Amino acid sequence: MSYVKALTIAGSDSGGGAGIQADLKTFQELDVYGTSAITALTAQNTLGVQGVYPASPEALKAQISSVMSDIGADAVKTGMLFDEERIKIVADFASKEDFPPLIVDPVMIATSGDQLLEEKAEKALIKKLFPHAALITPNIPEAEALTGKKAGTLQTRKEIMRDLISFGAEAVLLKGGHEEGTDWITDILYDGAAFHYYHVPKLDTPHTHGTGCTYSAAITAYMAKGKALHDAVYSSKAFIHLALSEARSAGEGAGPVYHAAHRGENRASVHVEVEQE
Ligand SMILES: Nc1ncnc2c1ncn2[C@@H]1O[C@H](COP(=O)(O)OP(=O)(O)OP(=O)(O)O)[C@@H](O)[C@H]1O
Ligand SMILES: Cc1ncc(COP(=O)(O)O)c(N)n1
Repeated sequence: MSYVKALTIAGSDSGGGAGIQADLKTFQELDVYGTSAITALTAQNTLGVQGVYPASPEALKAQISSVMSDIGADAVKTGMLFDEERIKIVADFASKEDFPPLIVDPVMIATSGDQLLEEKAEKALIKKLFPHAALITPNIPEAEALTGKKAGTLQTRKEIMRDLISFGAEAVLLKGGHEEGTDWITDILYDGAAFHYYHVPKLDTPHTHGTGCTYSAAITAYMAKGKALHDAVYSSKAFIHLALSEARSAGEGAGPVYHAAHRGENRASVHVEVEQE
């Protein structure tokens, strides 16, 4: 018998709430064997990012080679990629025919406001990596930066998602966590054929560190286990909502989500609607 396996290619968060650490915790919680390739070390805590120390291109290549040539992966995710050179390295691996399904979380700016991807690398993300992705998972500011459009209304959100798909990814999940002035939060999944809406009540918590990383890691884990994209997103939405609803403080700033929340009795309820294109 062998493990179900997932690889994360991302930055390390010394504070343990986001990046590689959030991804590996999530994989473990969902009973998936996690491996990692570190793109950059960050000196980070709940208050912000105090330093970024990129891994050398050789070190990044070697980590991915070591994992893929022996252990392999049933699904792969990317998080903080830092710059164009590192994006190209990942894209070279992802372009191989037998590369597993790839989930790209286009991490650009941390909750704390710190820059995790050089601005000039956004084009490389679009051109080199998106064409290999089974799913990309931008939040609203990232989707706006990538398309140059404002996501003010539902119509403009749909337009943005169509634009993002046209860059070559099979599907896009637009996360609504940054929505202001609403009691409900809606994430929208678009696969070129239909829009799937996932509605949840907005949680009033300052402890949102690592939500995006944990969510995309959960999707990766469920896809590694063989779930279809829509099921993987639905299960992951329930996982992140519960983890966020039980998030606690760990330091002076935005605390991390509680990855183990699903072990308890509580369950999240997610309301789903589907609209054909
Ligand atoms: N206050 C909230 N209440 C309910 N769900 C939330 C809240 N904030 C974020 N989420 C959910 O958390 C997930 C991550 O969304 P978000 O838009 O915050 O992504 P992100 O900005 O990439 O995350 P991060 O904060 O890690 O950078 C989404 O499913 C989103 O709907
Ligand atoms: C290494 C790393 N990767 C990703 C994030 C984004 O997570 P968040 O927006 O929750 O800070 C982060 N802060 N650090």
